[in-house]
Amino acid sequence: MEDNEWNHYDPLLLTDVSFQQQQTISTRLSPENESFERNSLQFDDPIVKNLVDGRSILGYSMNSPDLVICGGSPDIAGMTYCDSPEISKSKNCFNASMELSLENGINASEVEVCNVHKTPTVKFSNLCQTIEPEEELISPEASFELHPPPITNDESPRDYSLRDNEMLEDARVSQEAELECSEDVEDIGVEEKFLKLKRDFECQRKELAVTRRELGELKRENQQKSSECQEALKSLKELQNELMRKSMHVGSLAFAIEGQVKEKSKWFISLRDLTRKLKIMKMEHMKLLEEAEAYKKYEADISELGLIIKSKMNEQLASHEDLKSKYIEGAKVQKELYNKVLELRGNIRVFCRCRPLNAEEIKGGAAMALDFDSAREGELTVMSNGSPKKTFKFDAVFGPQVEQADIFEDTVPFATSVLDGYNVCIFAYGQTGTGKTFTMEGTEDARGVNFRTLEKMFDIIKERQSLNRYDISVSVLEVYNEQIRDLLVSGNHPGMSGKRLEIRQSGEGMHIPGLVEAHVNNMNEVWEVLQTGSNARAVSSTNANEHSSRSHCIHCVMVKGENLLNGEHTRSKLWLVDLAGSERVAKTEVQGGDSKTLMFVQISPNENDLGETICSLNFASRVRGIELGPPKKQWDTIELLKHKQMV
Ligand SMILES: Nc1ncnc2c1ncn2[C@@H]1O[C@H](COP(=O)(O)OP(=O)(O)OP(=O)(O)O)[C@@H](O)[C@H]1O
Repeated sequence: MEDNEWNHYDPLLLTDVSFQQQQTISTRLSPENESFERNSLQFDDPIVKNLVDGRSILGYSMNSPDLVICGGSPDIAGMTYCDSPEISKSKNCFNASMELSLENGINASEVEVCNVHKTPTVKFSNLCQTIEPEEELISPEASFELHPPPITNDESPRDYSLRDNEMLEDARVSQEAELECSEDVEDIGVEEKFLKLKRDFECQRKELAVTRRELGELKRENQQKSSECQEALKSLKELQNELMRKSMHVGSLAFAIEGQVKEKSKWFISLRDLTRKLKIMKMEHMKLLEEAEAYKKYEADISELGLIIKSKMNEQLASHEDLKSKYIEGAKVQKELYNKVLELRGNIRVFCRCRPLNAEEIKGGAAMALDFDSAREGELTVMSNGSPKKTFKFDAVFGPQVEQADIFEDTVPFATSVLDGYNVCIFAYGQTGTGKTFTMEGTEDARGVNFRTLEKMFDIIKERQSLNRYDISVSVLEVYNEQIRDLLVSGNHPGMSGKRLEIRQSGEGMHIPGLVEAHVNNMNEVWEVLQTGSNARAVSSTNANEHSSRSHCIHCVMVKGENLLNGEHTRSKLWLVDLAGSERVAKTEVQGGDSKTLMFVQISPNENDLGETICSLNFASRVRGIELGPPKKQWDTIELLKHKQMV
């Protein structure tokens, strides 16, 4: 232990009892010790006196929870740190440092004040210093005992001393008396000697009596002092125990203080970090305040700008509403004008189309019986024997070389009319094999009117999607032997018993209850429906050509429209009809209605078919001359009723 470490001992907690002093006390008091000095227990001995005065040093190490008994400190008069057991050890002294374990401590049972058979003992455990010159280690269980002088019930240690002195004195007196007697025998007579001896005896007996009285007094005094010493020793032990308890308490407090100090240092570090963070936050706060000040300056400008924007927005909204109403009105006028144009052109329009000569006809040397020189003006001349026989005028005349796409250009306005809410009927009429199916259905490489009309309708729907919403569904049916067959219902073959479909005329126009309506959203779905109908028509007969020439194929496209601007609802239908061969159709049965109608009159260029061609052209001319009433827009009466109720 270094000198400076001794400074860690609180002087107030130290009690001066060096180990050397303890050892000395033990050595002097132990009755087993051969060098026991029977009368050496003197309470005025400086060592014992220190112990009795409570000056023994009980220290508490800052790096150990145990109590330490150590040498004196400079704070106590007459003591120095040189008395420290550690320092003493370095000087090969018999000093030692002892620690009193807090666990073992000293209890009342271990410190007793007894008679000669019971030795008052203070046990010191965890000894950590040597006490022998040979530097043998003392085990932690070693104990050091404070032995009081052996006493009996009737004698104190002082009594022993007095008695021994008295006996020695008696021997010395008797020896001297013997010497004197031997001399007197020589010089004086026997009688005189006897008298002298008698006087001496008497004298000595008196002295002996006096001495015995004094001895008795001394014994009593000795007993009294001895009991006082015992009391003092007992008090001393109690004080020592109290001191031990206090020291241990102080030790635990020191422990607690040490913990608090550690805790405090942790809190101090945390506080330092928090202070640093607070500083940063304060700086950020200042920065934000500056920014807030800057924003405040802009606030007035922003609010002023907001007012300007708001007024502009109101103006724009008013302008938008005005434009919207104007647009609705304009669209309405446009539709009416468009419809007017169609009306001026005629609600029944007739296009004449002539197929080319087929390979067989060319091979057979068939001659052309038609002249298409004036086709651009819608005129067709029938030739007979090389000279013009009759000229027919139609809305359009298409020669054998005209492509499908060119045909459809003039058909587009009808698709627009359907989406505007008008019923439209496009049908092909003509002799068998003149191209009715080709014109209406077409092929995969050369799509016909059906596909192109629907394709055009979906294009227009896409263009109008921001203003209008449409719902399209398609039905495909066949009229064969005056029976209606739904071509979208599988297994519905002609002649088979099934649900009988009938055409009914209602306020909304022609209507077939129970007909399948396939909802379509795009042209892929349209094509699937068209193919389904076409295939059903083909597989239902053993002779496809004969069957097609005897049956009517009808596609009905149902359109539900909603104007998103004004909430207007419309319902309209597009009829796409591929009629049976004209030679099978009773001419008088053809009826037009209130819809816009486009008729394709299909003819053959073959001179051999001239008779049937002229019949078809005559019929078409009559159809063209029919005046239909003005087409009515097909309002959705149910939706109209709803709106009326809402209003
Ligand atoms: N404009 C045309 N260009 C090329 N080929 C044509 C044209 N018109 C018709 N054809 C061909 O003539 C043949 C007969 O046509 P299609 O079957 O369309 O006649 P149709 O009038 O429908 O007969 P049906 O009354 O028996 O049903 C087909 O092979 C078709 O490809």
